[in-house]
Amino acid sequence: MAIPVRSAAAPRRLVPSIPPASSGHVRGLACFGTRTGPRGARGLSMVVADSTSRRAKQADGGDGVLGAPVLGGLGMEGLGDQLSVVMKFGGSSVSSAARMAEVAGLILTFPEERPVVVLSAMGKTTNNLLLAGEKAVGCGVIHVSEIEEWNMVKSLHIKTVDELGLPRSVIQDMLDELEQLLKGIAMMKELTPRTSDYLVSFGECMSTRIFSAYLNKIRVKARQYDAFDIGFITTDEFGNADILEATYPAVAKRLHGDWIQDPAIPVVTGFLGKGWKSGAVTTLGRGGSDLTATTIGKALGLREIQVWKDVDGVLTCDPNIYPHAKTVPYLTFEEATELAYFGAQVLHPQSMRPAREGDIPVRVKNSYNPKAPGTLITRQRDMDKVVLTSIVLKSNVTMLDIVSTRMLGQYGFLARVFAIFEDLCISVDCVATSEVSVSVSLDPSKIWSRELIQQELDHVVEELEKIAIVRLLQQRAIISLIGNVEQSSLILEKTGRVLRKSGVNVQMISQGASKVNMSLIVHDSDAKALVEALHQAFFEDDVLSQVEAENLLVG
Ligand SMILES: Nc1ncnc2c1ncn2[C@@H]1O[C@H](COP(=O)(O)OP(=O)(O)O)[C@@H](O)[C@H]1O
Ligand SMILES: N[C@@H](CC(=O)OP(=O)(O)O)C(=O)O
Repeated sequence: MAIPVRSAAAPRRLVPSIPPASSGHVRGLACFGTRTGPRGARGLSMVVADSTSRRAKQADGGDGVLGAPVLGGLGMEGLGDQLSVVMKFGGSSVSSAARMAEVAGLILTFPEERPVVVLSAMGKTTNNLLLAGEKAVGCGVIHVSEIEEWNMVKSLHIKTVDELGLPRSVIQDMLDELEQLLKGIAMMKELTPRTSDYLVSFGECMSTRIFSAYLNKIRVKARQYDAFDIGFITTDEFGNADILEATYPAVAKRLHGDWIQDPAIPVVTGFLGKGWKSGAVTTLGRGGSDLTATTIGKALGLREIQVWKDVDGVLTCDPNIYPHAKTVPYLTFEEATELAYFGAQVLHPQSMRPAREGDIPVRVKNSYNPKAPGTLITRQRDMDKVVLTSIVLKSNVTMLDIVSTRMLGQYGFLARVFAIFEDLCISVDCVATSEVSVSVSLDPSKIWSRELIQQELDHVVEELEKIAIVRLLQQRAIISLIGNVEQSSLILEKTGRVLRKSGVNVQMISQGASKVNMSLIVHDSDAKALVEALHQAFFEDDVLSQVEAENLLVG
């Protein structure tokens, strides 16, 4: 059954209404937060076929464009115009044929825009590919075809092309290659980070091929690109690669050059890059398509970067934790970065960097509810009435209390402690220090959301015990309060009241160096209820009137 595209609504232009800017000065507190660099991927690489050039000429008959030249829809008028926005759609936005058709319809509601489209893998494809890979390691070659997650990936993609009325050839070669790869993993009984990245890359490679083919089918001229073929150059840190500077001119040259020569909507794989030393496919960390979008935005100097999700924007907390979360209409890049770093799944932690450097507004929108205004993220915003912006909860955190055995002075002690974390590539979230002790929380969001494994913990404790007495505290949670530190007294006072009322014992408090966040570490079992109580106090009671009352008093 072919799904008809929704009829295009009247054209709307997405003009950001940026509130007047004000400088947000911040004051320091006693404690501070920091992080070490991201943890390096480990393990030996399994050699697999070089993937970086293998896919370019499929799905569209060779030159990247399916079907006849466009006759209608986007691309009819003014094709010579410059590319204007990035529109990134996450996995939840393109989880089925119906959703792909909806998204195509949504793009058509902005006929005045010249978008670069960035797509994630369909639905839960990345997770399913990872699980399939893990199962392949232990199941034996002859059982690969029975792996449930692999069958889910295969049937979802076949069903999607069928329902969109596309030929199966759009993805058939990729599905064949994927099965071969899983068999290779089964044969080797090994899934290295490098192979794992290669494996998951098929998700984005397939979703973009399908979407681009569908746009062409409905006569909207589109061209598919694999990010690793158009200049996304990264570090070789598989699973968590970082974009290198060379990416910007390379991507700009390729996308802009093709657009000038033969305009067609670029449909680019999110999440993927090419390691500068290895030449292999890399991934940018979970949720990395947001970073692909902002990188393209900066590379091409576009007017706006839109990230389309399944929520009405960035919310005052994770709606899965507390359903009464509200949309935050405006954020600064700094606030958004902090929120993402402290675990709000809605944005990739690195994604604000290119947008901030290029000073390009980022708009977070809901593809299921396009009329909702969403969240606009810019360099500055009016902070006058802002107390708290958002509450972020990170569960299952491990904490270490490290007390010096006084073999070293304070300076040497801290240096040694952090050298041990660096040597073991352990990422630290929050830190609180006194002269002879330091408490740290360790980052639980490891590669592919794997928890910090016991063996690694034992190792770090063993090393630290050479210079200190160490107490390991598990099942802790970090509650980060992202807000206006101009209002830190009010935040502290209100938080204190909530804590007293709820009887929750806080084990550590840490203030971020950027001073837009404060983190509380509590026991996991207390965390959810505390988030709810804090949300009620900050977002459901009349906090603003308190700010105004206090300003009046001060005035
Ligand atoms: N503060 C928050 N605001 C909005 N969404 C949040 C927040 N914290 C966590 N989330 C979760 O993030 C999800 C959206 O992010 P993500 O799954 O990465 O979207 P996509 O895959 O569409 O890019 C939401 O469905 C929500 O469950
Ligand atoms: N597909 C990748 C990359 C990504 O950005 O996904 P999403 O936009 O659905 O969070 C992941 O699941 O991590």
